[in-house]
Order: sequence, then structure tokens, then C-alpha cells
Amino acid sequence: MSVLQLENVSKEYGSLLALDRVSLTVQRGEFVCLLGASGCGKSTLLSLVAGLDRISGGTLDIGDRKVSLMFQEAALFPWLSVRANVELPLRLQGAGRAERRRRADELLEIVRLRDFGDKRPHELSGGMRQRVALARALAQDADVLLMDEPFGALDAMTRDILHDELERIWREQELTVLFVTHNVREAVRLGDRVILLSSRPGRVIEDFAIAHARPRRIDSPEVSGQAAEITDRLRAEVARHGN
Ligand SMILES: Nc1ncnc2c1ncn2[C@@H]1O[C@H](COP(=O)(O)OP(=O)(O)OP(=O)(O)O)[C@@H](O)[C@H]1O
Repeated sequence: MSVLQLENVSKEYGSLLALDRVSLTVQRGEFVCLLGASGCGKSTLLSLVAGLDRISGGTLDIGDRKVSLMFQEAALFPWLSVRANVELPLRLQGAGRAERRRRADELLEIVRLRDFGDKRPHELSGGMRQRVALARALAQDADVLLMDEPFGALDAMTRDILHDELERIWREQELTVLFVTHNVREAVRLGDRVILLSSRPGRVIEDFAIAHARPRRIDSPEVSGQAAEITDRLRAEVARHGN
């Protein structure tokens, strides 16, 4: 069952064409990575799916499904405790105090931060803050999780660990994920599919199926081999555009 369908979606910002007739279908439970050179419109695509911006042409069908967004910066409220940050979406949903607390603790357990609920964000490492952001995104109980380079600012080791965690949570919670990155190995490590976008204006130039058994290691020969193939394709595309 598809949860998201884009057909010939274009996006113009004034005279700038950011996306050019992008077609993409995401099935329920799929982990789809969007990959492309800088400025090709990856974030634009996410913001269209999130309903933060309007398409200029084509059709985008997400039905009545809810999305939640996660960015490179955790964007937590510094004056609130970790638990209170996770509780915020629950508060907006109208959940009562006890229910909020119960669900927030459950989510903190899922991201392995159960003992950190009373801390403030500044007391946590960057990786831990992203875990809180993930818990907060999960609190929205969305059908589709939209992630815009969520681990881009983390060191390689922390990123590795969070890949494992995200994969586990995706599987356990049966999430559908649309994940933007410009890190080819990360895309192959995580995705069921890797959608390669052209340089601006962004068009889908290839849809790679990633069939290697999970869990994958980012430094495994399988991931490295397929990442090299995709990198060559991306390089050719960037060279064609001269940027
Ligand atoms: N609100 C906006 N107004 C005008 N132009 C915009 C706006 N948002 C994005 N753009 C332009 O659209 C193009 C695509 O931007 P976008 O941020 O989606 O690319 P990206 O692939 O996510 O880039 P990066 O990998 O560098 O984050 C860029 O040329 C950008 O300058």
C-alpha cells in the first residue's frame, strides 16, 4: 500500500526551477533515501511532502497521513527538560499529564535515554540530543517520518550507532521513512531504495533497490560496492552540470 505518491511534481521559486517533474511512490513501511548534489532540491521535496510549501505543478498525494520532521539540528527547547521536550507534541495532541509522562518515558526508553528525562538538552551530547529529537518526532505518532540529514553534524562513530538505532526503531515501530542525505554510504546503509536526484532542477535520475541483508555495516563490502556504483553515477551527474 502506498502512503505517498508524487507525480510530475515541480517546484518553482520565482524564476528558479528547484524540482522538475519528480515522480515517486513510497510504500508503507519502506525506508527511502533521497540522495543528490547540494542544492538539487532534496530539502524542498521534504518540505512539500510535509505541507510546509506548495507544489507548483503535478500532484502530491499523501491522503490524510500525518508526517513528522527531523532535521540536522535537534532544535530542542533549552529551558525544558528532555522529558518535557518529548512531551510537547503529546501536549498538543491533548494528552493528559499522566498519559504524557507515561508515553514520554516509553519513547525515551525506545531511544535508550530512559535515565536522562530530567536532564536539560545542554547536558547531553550531540548524538543524545538527536535521540531526543527522534523521540519527539515519534511522539507525533506520524505515518511518515521525514528526516533531513538528521545525522549530518555527528561524528562517524556516533552516526554509526544511530544508524543501528534508527534501523531497529524503524523495524520495531513499522515506520515509513523518507531520509535525505548527501552521504552515499549512509543512504546504502539505511535504505530499501536510494533515489538519486539530478543537479538542479532536481529530477529523479535513478531509483536503486538496496537488497543487502540487514542489519548492514556501513564499511561492509556490499555497502561499499553499491555506494561506489552510486557515487560514480552522482559524479557523472555533477560533472555534467559543472558544479
Ligand atoms: N524558500 C526558498 N526561496 C527561494 N529559493 C529556494 C527556497 N528554498 C530553496 N530554494 C532554492 O531551491 C534550490 C534547492 O534547495 P534545497 O535546499 O531543496 O536543496 P538541497 O538539495 O536540500 O541542498 P543541500 O544538500 O545543500 O541541503 C536551491 O537552489 C535553493 O537556493
